[in-house]
Amino acid sequence: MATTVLVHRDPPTLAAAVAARLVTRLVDVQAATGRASVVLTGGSVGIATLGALADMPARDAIDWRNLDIWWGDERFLPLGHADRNETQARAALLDKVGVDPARVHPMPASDGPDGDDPEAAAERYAAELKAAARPEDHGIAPSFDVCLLGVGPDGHVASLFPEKPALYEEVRSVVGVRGSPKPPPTRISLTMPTIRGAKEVWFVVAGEDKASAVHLALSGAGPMQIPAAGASGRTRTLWLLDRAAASKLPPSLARLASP
Ligand SMILES: O=C(O)[C@H](O)[C@@H](O)[C@H](O)[C@H](O)COP(=O)(O)O
Repeated sequence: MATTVLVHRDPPTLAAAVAARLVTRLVDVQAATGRASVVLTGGSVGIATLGALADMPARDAIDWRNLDIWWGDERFLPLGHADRNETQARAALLDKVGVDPARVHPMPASDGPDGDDPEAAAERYAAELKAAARPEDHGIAPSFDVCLLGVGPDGHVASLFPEKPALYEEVRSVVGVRGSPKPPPTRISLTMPTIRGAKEVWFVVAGEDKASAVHLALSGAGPMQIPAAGASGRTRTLWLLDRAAASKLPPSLARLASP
């Protein structure tokens, strides 16, 4: 599995570069297989990437009706709540392109059929993932073509936080998370086995406050200390950074992608 680190000048340049790279990847996969799947991430960089994609004429090269859209995690809030990753993704991009509603797979809301039980909601999403898995996948979930992941200052990805139980889950594909250090406290998250089943994992990271976590993740820290260190794609892992997030990396590790 190849790991590549690319550094972009600033957050807007990073978001535009990730969006352009995502168009290329999804178009290539759709040309080869007629379909594609992507896991979206919450957080400012993840949503900025979707916004940049919405603004690109090249977005229409993606066959949106043959794209399965999943989430890496979700804030367990009522449907339509402004803080839900789904709400923000729809506003930034999904409501602006011709997706097939049946292939947009938001994580359950806290006012859905499972009520305010995040574990029941997680089981529902796990069943949806399993139903979508094909024989060539690794069994519990589709092998996503691209899994986007933001990274927190503590190295968390999705809603998998250092030293929290969800990080240690190796059997279930999706878990409920309570007591999240990042608000809101209750969430739903893919687990590491599901993330690692993706063909490609792309970390999209901006800001000085992430520089230590990025450096630790890329210099051998364990996943329990830095959850991002435990996430990788089956064929490729990309670290897509801005200069601030890359500021503690040795020059040998970080190739400047844009001046
Ligand atoms: O629901 C969430 O909050 C995200 O999924 C979370 O994992 C996020 O990606 C990181 O915290 C980075 O967030 P920023 O990009 O805003 O720093």
